[in-house]
Amino acid sequence: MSESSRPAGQSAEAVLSRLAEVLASRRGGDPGRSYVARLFSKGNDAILKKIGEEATETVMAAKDGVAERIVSETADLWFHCLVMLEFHGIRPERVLEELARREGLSGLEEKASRGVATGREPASEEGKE
Ligand SMILES: N=c1c2ncn([C@@H]3O[C@H](COP(=O)(O)OP(=O)(O)OP(=O)(O)O)[C@@H](O)[C@H]3O)c2ncn1[C@@H]1O[C@H](COP(=O)(O)O)[C@@H](O)[C@H]1O
Repeated sequence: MSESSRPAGQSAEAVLSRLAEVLASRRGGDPGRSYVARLFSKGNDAILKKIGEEATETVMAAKDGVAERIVSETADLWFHCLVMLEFHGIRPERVLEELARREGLSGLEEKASRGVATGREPASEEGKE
């Protein structure tokens, strides 16, 4: 579904905001009734472990190239990143703002502004992208 054909209230930002509200409401919740409350009770390392697992599953899905699996695994990855953001008291809107700030800024230009040469790196720098 393209952004323009999505029903009102289903914009990407609205979906992320609503989910963030639900995640925030799970703080201190019953780990027996809520997956998110369970993750929060386990703490930062457990959340990061899930992100690592979901990232790996996303990579494997993308290697296989089956669209439905790629979407499903990416949703799992994004969801666990949102749990991590909430754990650290960061709203997803801040990430969207950061992406918006970067709009139109070439990754190569940004890299150059950090003082890193663009183009081919010296042999010793290869693979450090
Ligand atoms: N979007 C999600 C969502 N996506 C994935 N998951 C869960 O994330 C887990 C992914 O783990 P795996 O696939 O690795 O499966 P698993 O082996 O069961 O997981 P582990 O035992 O290893 O943790 C599964 O339990 C999924 O159900 C989610 N759980 C919750 N949400 C959203 O969060 C809201 C709050 O959820 P609760 O806190 O559970 O009410 C829900 O209403 C949803 O909107």
